[in-house]
Amino acid sequence: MPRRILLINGPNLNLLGTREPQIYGSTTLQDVETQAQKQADALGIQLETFQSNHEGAIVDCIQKTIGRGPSATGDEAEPVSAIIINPAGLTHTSVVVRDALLGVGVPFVEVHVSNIHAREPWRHHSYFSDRAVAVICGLGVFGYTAAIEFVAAHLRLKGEGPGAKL
Ligand SMILES: O=C1C[C@@](O)(C(=O)O)C[C@@H](O)[C@@H]1O
Repeated sequence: MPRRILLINGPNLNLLGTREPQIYGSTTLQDVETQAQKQADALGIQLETFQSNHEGAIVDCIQKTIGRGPSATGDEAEPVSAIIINPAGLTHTSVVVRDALLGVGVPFVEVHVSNIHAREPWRHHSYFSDRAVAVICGLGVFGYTAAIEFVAAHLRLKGEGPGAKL
């Protein structure tokens, strides 16, 4: 398996830094991604980042890891060992993003900047948590750092041979 991971951020996370800063803080998505790249470099792993406000675009991005999705021939797989995803509002609504993650069979870690369990009751349910390897919430943007560290440690532990898994 490649020492390559994918970091996906869902709708409105492009507004991190200015969006409800009392909940999400003042760090921008650009800052998060730059920091994540530095961290991945230091850990010797390749990191791809993706943000979209569109559910279908996120499904396409996930399917690309197995070379599927629109106009894919199957030769264009960009395999990753793990996906770190903050599905944002789609956490509470998206059967299709859940199905895409399960469909490609790539282990994933769910991250939320805020503590969704300390917020509105409808944020307490996630379509992802029961199938995630781990769920991180309420650590602010440090949650992304923790997720990358966790994933890298497990990649290291399990090696890179065939069948390597988180
Ligand atoms: O957009 C988001 C961000 C979020 O996923 C978080 O990172 O805390 C929490 C979600 O409930 C919300 O819709």
